[in-house]
Amino acid sequence: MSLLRTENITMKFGGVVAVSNLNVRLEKNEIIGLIGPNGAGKTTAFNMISGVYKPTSGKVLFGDKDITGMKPSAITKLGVARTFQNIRLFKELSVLENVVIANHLRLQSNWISSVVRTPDYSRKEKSMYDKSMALLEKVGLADLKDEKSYSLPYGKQRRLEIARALATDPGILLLDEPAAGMNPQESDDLMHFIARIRDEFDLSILMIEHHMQVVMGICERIYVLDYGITIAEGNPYEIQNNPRVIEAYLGVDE
Ligand SMILES: Nc1ncnc2c1ncn2[C@@H]1O[C@H](COP(=O)(O)OP(=O)(O)OP(=O)(O)O)[C@@H](O)[C@H]1O
Repeated sequence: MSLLRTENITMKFGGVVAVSNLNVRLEKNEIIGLIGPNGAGKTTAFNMISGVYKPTSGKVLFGDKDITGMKPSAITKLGVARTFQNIRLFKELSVLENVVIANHLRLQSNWISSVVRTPDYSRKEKSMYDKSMALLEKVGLADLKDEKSYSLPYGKQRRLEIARALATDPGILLLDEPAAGMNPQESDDLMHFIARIRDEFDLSILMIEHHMQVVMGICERIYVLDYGITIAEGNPYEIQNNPRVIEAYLGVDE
């Protein structure tokens, strides 16, 4: 059984069919790419998988569980975390605080214990800080823990965003254009980083990405969307040599 699977998910906005009958599957420890020209429907697909949108039709399955239309927070709790195309950090907070806040999802407590700060709450909070620090060590941001997140270079902000997603203990990571705005060196570093966290955190990853060097470098399988339609699926070699893909996407200057 696939870890995550969509069955003919379709999203219509009025007369616009943003995604039509998309069938994506993600197996354990795979890194899968979702590519296509601007407006092809990639982010809409992510929004349906992560619960931001309820598909007009079709199903999203997490193992054998139907998660179609569940709330984003419930889907995150099941172990599906995502990042966004536009970086969404708490700019004025430190690097460590950004990760601690993401960790709160896993802090089981009621509001009274957090206001009164019961010993149990304080212990959980301390362990959350420790866990966040350990996470920062693993992603190579520990020495920047007290820096305000906005002061980080762009590549490190992206890495922090991924660390925030990892703080929710996901099994599946959805990355929306992680290499956006990066220079070739930063994208190369990111590629190695993604492959490393897949192994270290036992993740399965679905990523939207425009940088072909990144997609072809780390994705085992790739789906190509064009105007909401899946025009190809295959390994990097098959995708690079598919005439429909070349016409729809690779031939277009980004
Ligand atoms: N909330 C919405 N309301 C109406 N139309 C939408 C909405 N969200 C997306 N669309 C439309 O759906 C289509 C797919 O958009 P989407 O953002 O999913 O594409 P994308 O492949 O992620 O593009 P990009 O690479 O530019 O991010 C576009 O025509 C877009 O205008």
